Amino acid sequence: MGTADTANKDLTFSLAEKKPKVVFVLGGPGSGKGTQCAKIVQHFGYTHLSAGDLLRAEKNSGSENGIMIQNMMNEGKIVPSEVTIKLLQKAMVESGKDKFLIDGFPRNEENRAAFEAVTKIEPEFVLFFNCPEEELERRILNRNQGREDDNIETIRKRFKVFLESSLPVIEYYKAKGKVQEIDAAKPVEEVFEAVKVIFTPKVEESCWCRCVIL
Ligand SMILES: Nc1ncnc2c1ncn2[C@@H]1O[C@H](COP(=O)(O)OP(=O)(O)OP(=O)(O)O)[C@@H](O)[C@H]1O
Ligand SMILES: Nc1ccn([C@@H]2O[C@H](COP(=O)(O)O)[C@@H](O)[C@H]2O)c(=O)n1
Ligand SMILES: [Mg+2]
Repeated sequence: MGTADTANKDLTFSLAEKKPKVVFVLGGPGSGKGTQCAKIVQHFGYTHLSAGDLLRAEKNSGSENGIMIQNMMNEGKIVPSEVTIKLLQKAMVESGKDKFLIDGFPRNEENRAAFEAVTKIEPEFVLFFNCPEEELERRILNRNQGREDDNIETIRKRFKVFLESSLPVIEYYKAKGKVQEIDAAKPVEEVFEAVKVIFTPKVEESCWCRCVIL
């Protein structure tokens, strides 16, 4: 067996041992996934892993997959799962943490099925930031973070991929009762109010009743 295979097995084994909690954070490009994840990290102690950020870092590291990742991103296409899952596994293990927001993943059925098969991790739930396309386009064109894919031609391609490949994944999790949908067209703080409700631990009903009676 090659050393790369052994390293992947080690990653998978380390993760399986930890049984981490995972929340998938999905939504169209520019829906505010990164913005809201930063706030969730501050308030609820999760570790944020953005699949897009990990792929950008891998591309910039001069790795053998760099050119392929760059080409896929410029076309708004989804990088093969094998590459993205390895980056996610490595980041999870190296963080030493056990509660993760995985932002922008799974982006298609291949991502979803491969992650489940390799890691055996089932998400606690899926946070879906729903926002109309005109607003998404406005936000991305104003983002100014120097992202090469934030140009109108690539943005349109990313929207198409979202509708054709990513929405079916959200539907898959909806059918399993795992989707927490949020109106992401509102201002940042209003969106976060809705997010907080989802992450704030619920007080057991029986406990609440006892407290009221006492
Ligand atoms: N609720 C909001 N109202 C207005 N602007 C917002 C809101 N949330 C985020 N933004 C802004 O919109 C832009 C996109 O937000 P962000 O980068 O968080 O989106 P994203 O979902 O991570 O996008 P991508 O999928 O392209 O990485 C940023 O400039 C951000 O400041
Ligand atoms: N699971 C994923 C996530 C992202 N990509 C590629 O990265 C681009 C940017 O992603 P953001 O979440 O930062 O917007 C995206 O358009 C894809 O090209 C991917 O391949 N797989
Ligand atoms: Mg983002």
